[in-house]
Amino acid sequence: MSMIAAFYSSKSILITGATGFLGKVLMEKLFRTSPDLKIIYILVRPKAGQTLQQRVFQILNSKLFEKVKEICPDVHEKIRPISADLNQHDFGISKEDMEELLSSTNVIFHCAATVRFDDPLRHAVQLNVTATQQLLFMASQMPKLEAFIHLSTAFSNCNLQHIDEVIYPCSVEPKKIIDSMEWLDDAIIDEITPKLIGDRPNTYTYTKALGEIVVQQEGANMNVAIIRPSIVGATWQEPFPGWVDNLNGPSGMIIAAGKGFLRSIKATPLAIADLIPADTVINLTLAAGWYTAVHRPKSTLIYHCTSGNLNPCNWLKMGLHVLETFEKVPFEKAFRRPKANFTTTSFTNHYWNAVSHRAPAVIYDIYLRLTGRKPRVTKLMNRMLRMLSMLEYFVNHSWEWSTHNTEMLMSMLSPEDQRMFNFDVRQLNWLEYIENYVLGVKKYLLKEDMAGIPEARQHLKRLRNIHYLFNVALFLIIWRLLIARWQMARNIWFFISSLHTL
Ligand SMILES: CCCCCCCCCCCCCCCCCCCCCCCC(=O)SCCNC(=O)CCNC(=O)[C@H](O)C(C)(C)COP(=O)(O)OP(=O)(O)OC[C@H]1O[C@@H](n2cnc3c(N)ncnc32)[C@H](O)[C@@H]1OP(=O)(O)O
Ligand SMILES: NC(=O)C1=CN([C@@H]2O[C@H](COP(=O)(O)OP(=O)(O)OC[C@H]3O[C@@H](n4cnc5c(N)ncnc54)[C@H](OP(=O)(O)O)[C@@H]3O)[C@@H](O)[C@H]2O)C=CC1
Repeated sequence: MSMIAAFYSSKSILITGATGFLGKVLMEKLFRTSPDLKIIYILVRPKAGQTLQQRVFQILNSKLFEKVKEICPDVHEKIRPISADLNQHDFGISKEDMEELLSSTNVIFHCAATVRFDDPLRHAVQLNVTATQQLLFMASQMPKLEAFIHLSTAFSNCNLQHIDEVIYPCSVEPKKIIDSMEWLDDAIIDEITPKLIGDRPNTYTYTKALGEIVVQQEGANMNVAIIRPSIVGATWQEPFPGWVDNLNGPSGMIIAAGKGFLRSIKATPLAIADLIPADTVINLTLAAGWYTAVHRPKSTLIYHCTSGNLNPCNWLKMGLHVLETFEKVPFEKAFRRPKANFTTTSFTNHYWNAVSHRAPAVIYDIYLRLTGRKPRVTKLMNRMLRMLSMLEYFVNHSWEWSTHNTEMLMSMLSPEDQRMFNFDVRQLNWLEYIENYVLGVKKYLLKEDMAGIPEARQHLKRLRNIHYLFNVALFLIIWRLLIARWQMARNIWFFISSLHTL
């Protein structure tokens, strides 16, 4: 019998961020492996005109939960959505709900966060730092609490090159930052943001680092652990390979490349692409929850959930295999054929952005205008270039994350748990994983049917012919202009014509 699965049976579990990418994979695994768990409380905000119940209904009716519904038919009754907005004081939770949470919760998984790279500091601090502090305050009032697991990121200290499983200090104490957000106005916050984030690339990584310090300080008397995943990708094995449901990280770029929008990317080809599958992150998170509650380590343990030092893969290998997979499973209605390269200097990057990104978009928009349609491609292209510029930092640096705690945890698991809650990335076959990832993007994100593959291939052939025609036309125009203006070109032309008449 799995010790981890047995631990979660009959437990009351509180999850924040359960409607997010990792939160859903976490709930799914909990229900599938511990169907006897007592209840999962999820803190949810109403969104896009949907009630809480409708949001839960939508999650449970997705493909991800198909297996769960077989194993745990009463899953609807075991999820209790609680109306909560983490941006509000006390999360806006009603008094009755708060009492129930405080008196019953055994384990907390804190997954909610803003993962946007461009969030204003005030908002990122509110969600990634202040809300974490409030949740810990709630946790401190829970008599039955056995473990508090905080989801952070391996990039919270991306200003360092070698990162250990420890918490690094920030130049300003999180409490001071939280306080200052209350009285500083937006203009001043914007002005001091670059100074505060220092050599980190964005407010996300900075506020996740502050969040960790808060966890260490406020959670000192609790059983707390921090998980630091690197770049989370589609699922590797469970509940099935390739599941992904948002555009963050590489997923958006895979779409952009598959649709022929992304043709070049400034990257260091041999830098480590530290991807980690979502199910691996969740297996480690659940194992850490069990270990923290049962073994009660004396200090807050940090677990790096990364692949680079155990099973490295670089961006070149990854990029090439993504492109190879597009040949087997092309995406529908591509703008151009999926073909891309890496640039390594700013000069070549600007050049390819102009030639391969901006120029085709402008030309296509002219064509749309001429045919009486609304131009839209330049706008889309600009948006993609903005996203690309935000991700560039992460594909041009390499980091070394030590994984002693993660390896220690692996060694503490029974053989049954090592199989059921596998987070040993040494077993991951990158080529197979990337292929399933691209396939998953096509199926679950783009919602494209496999039956459309022949038509997608035909479309790519048409694009190839248009490309050839375009090149020939361009060559003829340039040649005609040269002949009109340049004696040497005329001489060459006469020479070629005379060869023909010989
Ligand atoms: C020789 C061979 C060469 C081969 C090369 C080619 C191969 C190509 C594939 C290889 C992949 C390489 C890709 C590298 C990717 C590296 C990723 C590194 C990530 C580091 C992660 C750190 C880990 C973490 O801890 S956090 C999780 C990660 N967080 C994110 O990823 C968030 C990033 N996103 C943002 O911050 C924002 O979305 C932003 C700033 C990029 C854009 O904000 P904006 O306000 O402009 O737009 P949105 O309102 O967010 O969205 C507008 C619109 O766009 C859609 N969208 C959102 N995100 C993406 C995306 N990443 N890609 C594409 N589209 C996106 C969104 O759904 C909206 O669509 P609507 O239709 O308007 O609703
Ligand atoms: N994905 C990745 O590549 C990585 C993620 N991580 C970390 O893992 C955790 C989960 O990430 P991921 O699942 O990808 O993120 P998502 O963006 O997919 O999910 C974020 C979750 O937070 C919730 N949330 C945001 N704001 C509020 C709010 N004001 N009140 C209540 N809930 C809110 C969202 O709810 P709603 O649905 O209502 O928006 C959603 O459920 C984060 O802590 C992140 O830092 C770490 C490394 C990499």
